Amino acid sequence: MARNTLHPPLQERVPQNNNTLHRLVECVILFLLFCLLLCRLVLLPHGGTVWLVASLCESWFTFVWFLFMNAKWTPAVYKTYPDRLTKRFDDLPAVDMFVTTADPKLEPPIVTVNTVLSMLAVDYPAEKLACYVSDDGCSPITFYSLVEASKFAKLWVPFCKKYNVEVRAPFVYFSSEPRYSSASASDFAIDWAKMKNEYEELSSRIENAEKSYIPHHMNDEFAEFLNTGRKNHPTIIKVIWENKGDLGESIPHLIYVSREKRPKHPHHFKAGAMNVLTRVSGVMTNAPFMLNVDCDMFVNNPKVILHGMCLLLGFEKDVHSAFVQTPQQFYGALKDDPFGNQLVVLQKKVGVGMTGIQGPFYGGTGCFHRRKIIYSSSQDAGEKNKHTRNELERLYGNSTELIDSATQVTSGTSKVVVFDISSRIDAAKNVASCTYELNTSWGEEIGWVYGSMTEDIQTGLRIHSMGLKSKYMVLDPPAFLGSAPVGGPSSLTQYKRWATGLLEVLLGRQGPLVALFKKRLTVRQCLAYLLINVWALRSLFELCYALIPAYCLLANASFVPKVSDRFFFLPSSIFILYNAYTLAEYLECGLSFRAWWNNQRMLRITSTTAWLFGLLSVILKTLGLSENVFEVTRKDRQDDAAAETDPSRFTFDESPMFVPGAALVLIHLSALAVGLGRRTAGLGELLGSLWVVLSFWPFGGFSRKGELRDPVDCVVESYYTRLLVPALCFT
Ligand SMILES: O=c1ccn([C@@H]2O[C@H](COP(=O)(O)OP(=O)(O)O[C@H]3O[C@H](CO)[C@@H](O)[C@H](O)[C@H]3O)[C@@H](O)[C@H]2O)c(=O)[nH]1
Ligand SMILES: [Mn+2]
Repeated sequence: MARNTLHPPLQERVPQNNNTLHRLVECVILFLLFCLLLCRLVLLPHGGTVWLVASLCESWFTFVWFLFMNAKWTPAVYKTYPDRLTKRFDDLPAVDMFVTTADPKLEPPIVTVNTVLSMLAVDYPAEKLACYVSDDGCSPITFYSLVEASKFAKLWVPFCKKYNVEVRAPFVYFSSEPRYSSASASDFAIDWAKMKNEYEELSSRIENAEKSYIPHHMNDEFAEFLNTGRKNHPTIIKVIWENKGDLGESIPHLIYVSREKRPKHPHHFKAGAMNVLTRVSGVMTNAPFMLNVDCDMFVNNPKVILHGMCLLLGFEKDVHSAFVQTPQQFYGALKDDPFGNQLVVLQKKVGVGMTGIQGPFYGGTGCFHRRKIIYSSSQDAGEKNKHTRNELERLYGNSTELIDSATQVTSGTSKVVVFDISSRIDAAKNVASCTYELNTSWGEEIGWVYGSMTEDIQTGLRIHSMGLKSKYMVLDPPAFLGSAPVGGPSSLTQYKRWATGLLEVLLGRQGPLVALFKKRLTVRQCLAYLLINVWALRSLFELCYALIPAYCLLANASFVPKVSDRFFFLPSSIFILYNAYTLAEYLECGLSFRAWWNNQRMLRITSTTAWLFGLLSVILKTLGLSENVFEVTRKDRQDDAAAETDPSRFTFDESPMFVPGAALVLIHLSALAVGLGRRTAGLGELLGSLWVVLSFWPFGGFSRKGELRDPVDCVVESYYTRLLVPALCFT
């Protein structure tokens, strides 16, 4: 890789000038919050307990607001120039691509297959790529599907490259009619129809396999899957396709990995799978870069690796881009984000904002890592590695093949030894065994970090703690697209897992606060981590504050100044400004009023339900009363989701998670009845209570399911049609 410095840069930082107004409004809100707290303090002797509780909650909200301001204060955006890559390097570096799947029921093999196909077909020299699929489900169906997919790939990859197909996940591509380009139109029509037919056959073979019909010729291949339990089986590694470089059309290597699992050995969920993938690929292809995606995150922009390389190779030093993260974006996303899990504004504001500090969080998927950095720990950051064999074994384990490949990577020798990967299967099986990590640094100082349900945040933090930076890569069209959970229960389950994991990170020995003092995490980056690491703790304040207006109405007390009071303007102006500002942010990101409201509402709902249960599960785990398990999100096939009557409706199950929300609605409805019957009830308390009822309305629908309409719909409609329109006509 000869670097030619005479050429123009591969990336460029785009100045962000339109930031002053944002900062100003944010400061005004912060100032008003401080004034409110001061006013609380002065009036505390007259206010009583409610007043005190309200002040505590508001102090916390002020703190969270400050954390947001910090994260968004210095946004940074980078532009990438992939066309300049080839001018600058005569040879592009190799990339190992990882796909993780865990459950063939919740994650149908056809979903994984589409992701794999989209990766095999990216615009990048195929002989530089290898795709490793980790199957924690140890499913012969998944394996069979990949075998079939690799046959299809031999037609699909050349087809994509010949016609420069935009989205190379076949289920997306074939979901719309072909777009003809003038020249070879008739050739294309024939090829297209043929390819569509092939894909349909592939899908039906996979469907049949799911119905437990598997062709006989596979029997030998399946022998290893016999008598295996999902949590009790030896390592299975199969080279499905090896690119020997002698074919006209070349397709990247495809390797199936199901790591050993035994009931007595913790497997550390996805983090464990990622470490196995790292080691297996280390002894097989040992590419300097690794790209990882979840099984549902297909490549949506075929140039993604080229763009990634611009940020990975385009800086003076590696420390500027230890990893490159793309935002998580979703396909078939429900209109206006009814479950508040598309996180568009959060990712845009905080992701771009953090790029101006040390860099975005590692999000677990759609991310490029440097193998060298995954292999290094904060202890040897800076110093050149001169480890003895014993030290190397303590770090990486006792596989000679792995130690050799790791030293090659960490010492930065650019000479990459290319193996005949089939000859490395035994070495790979050794490093994938469940005892391999015993007495090594994997999961602690090296690789993906264990001990949290959000291994992604924990691992990114480990890297930032070494004083390294990460970069955010926002592409148009989006780099990858995945599926967002649909329905009340699964969305809340996902938020619960995140809240649990993030609190585990906060309290753990490798948490952001420890890293601030003992390692090289910067103050502002630490505060940015706190923003999400305190999710579970936010639940207490959110729940308390949501109860206060009801308590006041029932007990004839007050928690905000009366309308006649000169301090009334403080809470009211904060309320108005905050909502106007967040709404403006949504509109600025191209989202609707409705999306803003849905997200505001879901923030109230998740924080008092999912985050609260996240807090409880951390407490239970700390007391040793229960273990946390990674509850995998269901990745529905598109048609299934569409078959439901209205996928955007909030649905319920018997989970206790729904209790706080439903209780809040009932309490507030009673409180409002009492309050309205009493002439002395304060406006602040009444409006506060009404706001809670509006926010938690989906929980009000539980008794008359299907009939109730969202009151906000009614308000919006009637407001526009009955008031605004005539008013406009009149003037
Ligand atoms: O024991 C396990 C459990 C999960 N997974 C895989 O982990 C990925 C993420 O699981 P999913 O259920 O889709 O969780 P999400 O909440 O959608 O995932 C987000 O949050 C996770 C952390 O909570 C990150 O690991 C993910 O990358 C990030 O996309 C999927 O590919 C799974 O197959 C495993 O490989 N082994
Ligand atoms: Mn997911």
